[in-house]
Amino acid sequence: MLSGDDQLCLNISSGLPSSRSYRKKPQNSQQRWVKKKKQQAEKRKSSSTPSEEKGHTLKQRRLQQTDTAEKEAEEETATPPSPPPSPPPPPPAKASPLKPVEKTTPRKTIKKTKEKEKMEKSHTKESGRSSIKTSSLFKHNPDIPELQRPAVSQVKEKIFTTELFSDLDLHPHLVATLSKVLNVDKLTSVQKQTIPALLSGRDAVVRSQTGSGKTLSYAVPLVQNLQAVEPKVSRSDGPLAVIIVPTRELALQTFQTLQKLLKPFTWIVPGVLMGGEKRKSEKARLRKGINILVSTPGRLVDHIKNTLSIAFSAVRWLILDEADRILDLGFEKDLSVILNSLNKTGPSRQNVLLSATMTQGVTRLADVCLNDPVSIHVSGSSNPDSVPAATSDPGSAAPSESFTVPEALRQFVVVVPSKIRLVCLAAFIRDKCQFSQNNKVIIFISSCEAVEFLHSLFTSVLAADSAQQKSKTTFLRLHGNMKQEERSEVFQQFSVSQSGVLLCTDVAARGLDLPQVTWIVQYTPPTTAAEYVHRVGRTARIGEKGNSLLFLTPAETAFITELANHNISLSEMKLLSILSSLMLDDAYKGRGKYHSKTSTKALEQETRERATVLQTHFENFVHTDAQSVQSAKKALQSFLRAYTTYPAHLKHIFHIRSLHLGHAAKSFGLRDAPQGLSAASGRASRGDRKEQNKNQNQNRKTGGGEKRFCPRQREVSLICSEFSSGLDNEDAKKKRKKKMKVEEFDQMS
Ligand SMILES: Nc1ncnc2c1ncn2[C@@H]1O[C@H](COP(=O)(O)OP(=O)(O)OP(=O)(O)O)[C@@H](O)[C@H]1O
Repeated sequence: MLSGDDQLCLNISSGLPSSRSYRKKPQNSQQRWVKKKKQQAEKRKSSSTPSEEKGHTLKQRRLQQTDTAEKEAEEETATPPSPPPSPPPPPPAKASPLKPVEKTTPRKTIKKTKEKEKMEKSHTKESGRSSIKTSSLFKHNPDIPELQRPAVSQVKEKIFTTELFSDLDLHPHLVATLSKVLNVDKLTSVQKQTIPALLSGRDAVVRSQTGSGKTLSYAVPLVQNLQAVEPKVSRSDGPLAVIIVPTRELALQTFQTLQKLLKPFTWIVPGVLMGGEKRKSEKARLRKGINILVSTPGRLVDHIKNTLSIAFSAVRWLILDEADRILDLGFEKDLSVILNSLNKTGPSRQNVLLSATMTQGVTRLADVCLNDPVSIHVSGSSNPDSVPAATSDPGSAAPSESFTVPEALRQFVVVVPSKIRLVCLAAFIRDKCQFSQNNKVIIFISSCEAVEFLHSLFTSVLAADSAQQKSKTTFLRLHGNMKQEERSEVFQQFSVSQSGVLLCTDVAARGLDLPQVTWIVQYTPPTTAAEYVHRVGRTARIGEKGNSLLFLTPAETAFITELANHNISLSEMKLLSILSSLMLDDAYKGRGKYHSKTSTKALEQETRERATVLQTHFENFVHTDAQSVQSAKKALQSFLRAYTTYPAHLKHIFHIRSLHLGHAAKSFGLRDAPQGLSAASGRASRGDRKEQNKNQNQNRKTGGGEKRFCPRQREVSLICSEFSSGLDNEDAKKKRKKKMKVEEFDQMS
C-alpha cells in the first residue's frame, strides 16, 4: 500500500490544461508548503532592508520566548490562536482574511452582498478574539483505527474493442453521424455485444460498467431500425419507442443524444416528458406526435391517466435504462401501469433492460416482461445466471455479487471523526480547486437541506477566504427540491465548465455523463454498494482517468468490508495529508509559531491550528444570525433522518445510536448540539415533535421538504420530483384555487 503522503501526491493533478495528464513528480501539500516557505525566505533575504531585518530578529526572539508555550501547544488547541502580541515582520502581499477588509479598502467602493457582510462581521468578530467560541476540533475524538483492507480481486472490463461502427450493417448516414457529431468510431465491448443482438430483434438484459457506452448500445439499433421502417415513420404514428429513465437530468441527456443521432433522419421525432415541465405544453407536443418518447416513470403515468392523445398502439420498443434504480425507487406501481397500458394494444415489442448493477427485482422484471432475452454481462459470462440470485430483499444485489468499476478509477477512503468532517472536506476542496487546476469535483451528500446548507456555507466562507486568490472556485448545487429550470441550468453549466464543485444528492448518481469530472467525493456514505458504484461512475468514464474519495467515520469503517464483498477495493488517504493543504493557505494562519520549523510534529500542530481557524470561520458564519443557525439545524436534522434509513443489513455499520450528536453538530458549523434534537428522529423532544408535525403538514400541502422515511423511501425523497409526476404542486394549487372560489361564492351568497 502507498503511504499517506504518496497517496496525496498521486492525487494532486497537474496544472496542465488536460484532466487526463498528471504531474510526473507530484508533490504533496506538505512538500509544496516547505518549498513555498523556502522561496519566501529567500525572497525576504534578498529584499530585506535593515528595518525589516530588525523586524525579523524581533520575530526570532519572540519565537525563542515562546519555546515553552510551544511545548504547551504541542498538545491540542482548545481555542483558535490569538495573534502575536507585537506587530508581525514584513507584511504579507495578501491581506489576511483574519483582519477585517474595511481597514484596507474604502467602504464606499465595496458592493456588499448579504453573505459578504456576514463574512465581514464574522471576521471582525474574530479579530476581537474574546468572542470566539470554538471548542477543540482535535480533542475527544474516537481513535482512527488501522484499516483492515480485505484482499480483493477487482473485476476488469475492457472498454474498447477493435471493431468499428462502419463494420456493422448500419445506414451510412448513421455511421457518419456517429463519427462526425458524436466523435465515435470504435465499438465498446458492451456495444459490440448488444447492437447485433438488438438488430436481430432479441430482447436483452444488459449489464456493463458505468461510462461504457450503454446508451448508444440501444440507441444505435433503435435508430437503425426506425429509419428503415416502410412506409416512412411519421409524427402521426405516435410513439414507436418508449425509453424510461429514473431522473429528469438523465431524461434530458438521453433525449439530447437521440436528437444528435437522428440528425440525418429528420422524419423521426424524439421527445421528452419529465416532472417539473408544464403539462399543457407536453400535451401539445404529444398531440403533434412524438416517435421516440423519453420519460421519467411518474410523468408518463400521469399522461397515461390524463392525456387522451397519448396512444401506445404503435410502440415496438421499450427500454428501461437504470432498470434496478427504477424498481429500487418504488416505481414498480408506475411501471405496472405503463406495462399494462403498452400490453393492451401494442404490437409485439422488443424490450431492453440496462444497468451497471442488477438486483433480484430486475431478474423478476425480466422474467415477467422480456421474451427469451439475451443476457449481456460484459465482465462475466453471457448467461442468465449472471443476474443476481434470489435474496430476501428484492431491491438489493446479492450479498456477494461482484461489481465492476472503471479500471482507470483510483478509489480512496479517508477516516475522519465527525467533528473534523467539515474542515476536512473544505481542505480537500481548497487543495483540488485552489491549488490545483482543472479539477471538476462532484460531492454527494445525503439530503437536500444539507446540500443547500453546505452550498451557502462554502460559497460564503471559502469563496470569501479565497477572495484574494486568482482562481475562484465555483460552487453549484443539484437536488430534487430545486425548480426544474434551475436544475436544468445547473446541469448544463456544470457539463460545460472546466472546473468547479457540484454539491448534490443521489439525484446525480445515475447515468449522468458530465465530461471531465476528476473527483467524486462521497461526503455521506451511500446506502448500498451498488449506489457506491454509480456515484463513482460519474468519473473515469469511457477509459478516462478519475478519482474518488469516500468519507467514513471511525465507527463506519466496516463499510470497507461490505464494499470488498462486492470486489471493490479502496486505498487509504490520511486525514492529516488532506488537512495539510491548509498549510498553503495563509488565510488560515495560526499563531504562526511553527513557521520557521519544518519538523513533522510542528507541521502537524500548525495544520491542526489552521484547521481550527477554518472551523472558526465556519462557526462564525453559521452563528451570525438566527436564520443561519436555523438552516444549519435543519441540515443537521435532515442528515440525522437520512442516517436512520440505511438498509437493515448495513445497520451494524450505520446506526443512528453510534452517532455523537455534538460532534455531528460541529460538522454543520454548530457550536453545540441543538437543544431538543434527538439523534433518532423518532425520539424528538415534545417541542421538536410539534415542529416536525408542523413541517410535515406544511410539506404535505406544498408537496416538498422533508417527510418521515422508511428506509426505502430515502432515495425516493431525495429524487422525489422524479418519483412523483412533478405535477403535485400544480394539482394542489388548482385544488386550493377551487376551494377559494367556493369560499368566495359562499361569502357572496
Ligand atoms: N464507442 C464509443 N467511443 C467513444 N465514446 C463513446 C462510445 N460510446 C459511447 N461513448 C461516450 O461515452 C460516454 C458514456 O456513455 P454512456 O453515458 O452511454 O455510458 P453508460 O454505460 O450508460 O454509463 P452509466 O452506467 O453511468 O449510465 C458518453 O459521453 C458517450 O458519448
